[in-house]
Amino acid sequence: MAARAIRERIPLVDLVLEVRDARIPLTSAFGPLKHESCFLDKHIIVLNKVDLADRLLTEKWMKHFREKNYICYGVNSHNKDSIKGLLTLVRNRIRELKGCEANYTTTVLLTGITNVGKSAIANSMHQVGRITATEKGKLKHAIVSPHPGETKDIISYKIASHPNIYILDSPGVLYPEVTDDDYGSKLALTGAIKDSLLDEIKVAQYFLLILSSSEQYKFWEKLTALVHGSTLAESKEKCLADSDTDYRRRTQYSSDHTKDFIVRDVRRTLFKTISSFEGNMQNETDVERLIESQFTALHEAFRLRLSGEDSCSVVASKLLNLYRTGRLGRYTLDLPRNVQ
Ligand SMILES: Nc1nc2c(ncn2[C@@H]2O[C@H](COP(=O)(O)OP(=O)(O)OP(=O)(O)O)[C@@H](O)[C@H]2O)c(=O)[nH]1
Repeated sequence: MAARAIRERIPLVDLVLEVRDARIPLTSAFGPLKHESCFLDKHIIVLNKVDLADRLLTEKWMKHFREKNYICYGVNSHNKDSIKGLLTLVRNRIRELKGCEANYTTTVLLTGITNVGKSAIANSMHQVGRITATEKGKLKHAIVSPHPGETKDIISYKIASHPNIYILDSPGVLYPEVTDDDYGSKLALTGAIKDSLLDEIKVAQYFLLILSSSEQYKFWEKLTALVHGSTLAESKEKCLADSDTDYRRRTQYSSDHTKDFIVRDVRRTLFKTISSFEGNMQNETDVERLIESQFTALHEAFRLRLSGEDSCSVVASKLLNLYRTGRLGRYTLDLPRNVQ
């Protein structure tokens, strides 16, 4: 139903903002727009959650889309300046497309797969873009949630006055179109599929595989040095700085209560297990052994008293939560072709 309603809206609106997750710019493509070249003019690809993706790879992806004649913009919907930039782009594009007609009311459709941050963008644009004093206090709020599928209807929000621009937030729809072997794992890890439909242990194992093959864990070496080498004063100072960053991040995610010292222990544990690994990362059995040892060590880092399968599920769920809230580094899971 929602899919049909969205498809029918596309020809009627002035602009379409296709929101994708910057960590998976290909995997999160929105099915109905993939082969729609006739809407190219009014189609803007918005790579959201750039704060969770690798900076350099995001730039490469933007270049890739621009070379294909798409207008592409990277955004962090929690950042006001980033949203202001998106608003300016939308206004300018409307002016380019409509000329003097741009003085009339314009509609912009926000569309995309589940959990890419459409409602968060709608809220931020609505807040940043509302202008007149009389409109203050009349703010609407789209439901933003870490769980996919929360938006159920197409709802409009005013994002500019004189002339009026309305943005239509729409329900996320997944159109399974397998792009590579890891298609499902990438959607699962980034939160586009409901956790209740998944084996969280497998998803966490996938994350550990990505982490172990990346450079990110090397940044956590200093955490080991903190314990062994530095003075107590230095350690305290460093911990306070880390806590501050973590605190700011955590306040964006009200559902997350993981303590800062646990996050530090998790990072330290991951650094230790990967850096002391002597097996071959290309050998499946060796990698399985590494991941198993990481699960055991994380059990302690998370201070769990459970044992057996239950404890593995809890480790998996806590680990995924830390990854998804950006506290275990920035990763781009889809690689542009020239990087593959
Ligand atoms: N780190 C980070 N998180 C974001 C950003 N934008 C959205 N989120 C988070 O992503 C989750 C999903 O956001 P929503 O706005 O509910 O996503 P949606 O696309 O409307 O989801 P559906 O209802 O499934 O269509 C929430 O936990 C948001 O706080 C961002 O730019 N950076």
